Amino acid sequence: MPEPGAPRRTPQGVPYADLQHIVNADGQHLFCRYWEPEGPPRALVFVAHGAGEHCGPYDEIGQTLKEQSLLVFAHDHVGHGQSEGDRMNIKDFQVFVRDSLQHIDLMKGRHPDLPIFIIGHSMGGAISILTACERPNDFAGVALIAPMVKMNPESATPFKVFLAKVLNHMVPSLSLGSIDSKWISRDQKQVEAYDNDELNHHGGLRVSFGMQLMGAVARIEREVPAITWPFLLLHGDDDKLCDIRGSQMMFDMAQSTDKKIKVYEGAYHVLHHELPETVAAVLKEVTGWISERLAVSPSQGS
Ligand SMILES: O=C1N[C@]2(CO1)C[C@H](C(=O)N1CCC(COc3ccc(F)cc3Cl)CC1)C2
Repeated sequence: MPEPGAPRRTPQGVPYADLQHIVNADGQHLFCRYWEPEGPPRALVFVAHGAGEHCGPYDEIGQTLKEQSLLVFAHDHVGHGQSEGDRMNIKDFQVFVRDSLQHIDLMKGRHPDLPIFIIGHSMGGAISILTACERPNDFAGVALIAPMVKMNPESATPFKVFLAKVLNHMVPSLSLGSIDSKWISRDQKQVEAYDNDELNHHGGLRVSFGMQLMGAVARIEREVPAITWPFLLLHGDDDKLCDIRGSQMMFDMAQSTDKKIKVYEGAYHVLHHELPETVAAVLKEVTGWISERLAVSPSQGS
């Protein structure tokens, strides 16, 4: 614990006073990023990153949407990147949802008349879904990039799930192993960037964190049939980290009248860091989908 009165610093030693940040309900400092357009923004877009990463790798998405006059904002979740908290260890998955709502409410307070979208990837997709479920009428749309809706049956076999439940009572800090980066992308440069990113957590995924993820997946499965808000699902059909059948189940089961799924043939998990042609297609799809919903958004009195 830092000495009383000493400046709070990121896990990398940078004073939060020198960085954009928010302080969550548990008093933890969360590092924030903002991509603000030159002129008046047309909408707010909150980006929720995935497990073990941080919001820096969303710079291309942020810059692209900023050029479309959208105000993009994100933070590193507790226990990730430049935010405080034990690495990838959370008392309850709901903390990620609570902190996201806090940041969203902060930005809505600054721009009360703007529609708001969420973009979530992988575990961040699960956070996005649960965040939108808590405020079903608040979001103009939720774009989900390979969301964690179903665990990959190869990595989370029934035996491994059973074992995780048993181990969680005995050795919750035991590592289940780390994310195999070869499944991040078909683009080797992107895999190397992931492996060399010191803000990513390359340590193992704890049993207790895995249980929180499984709890989130179970919560989502219960919520999906009652979903009515607009969403876009993007998933690679060669994704080995989050099962595409989760996206397909959500598309089939949700009641939303405004829902779309787009499958990227041969693509791996991180579509926004896939082969250049896939990244371009994904960015075009997300920007187009948001713009379509702004053209008819009620806040413009259409
Ligand atoms: O660019 C990116 N994308 C990232 C990394 O960097 C991928 C990562 C991400 O969020 N997930 C991929 C791994 C998955 C593991 O899932 C489990 C593991 C054990 C367990 F017991 C229960 C579950 Cl559910 C969670 C979701 C974000």
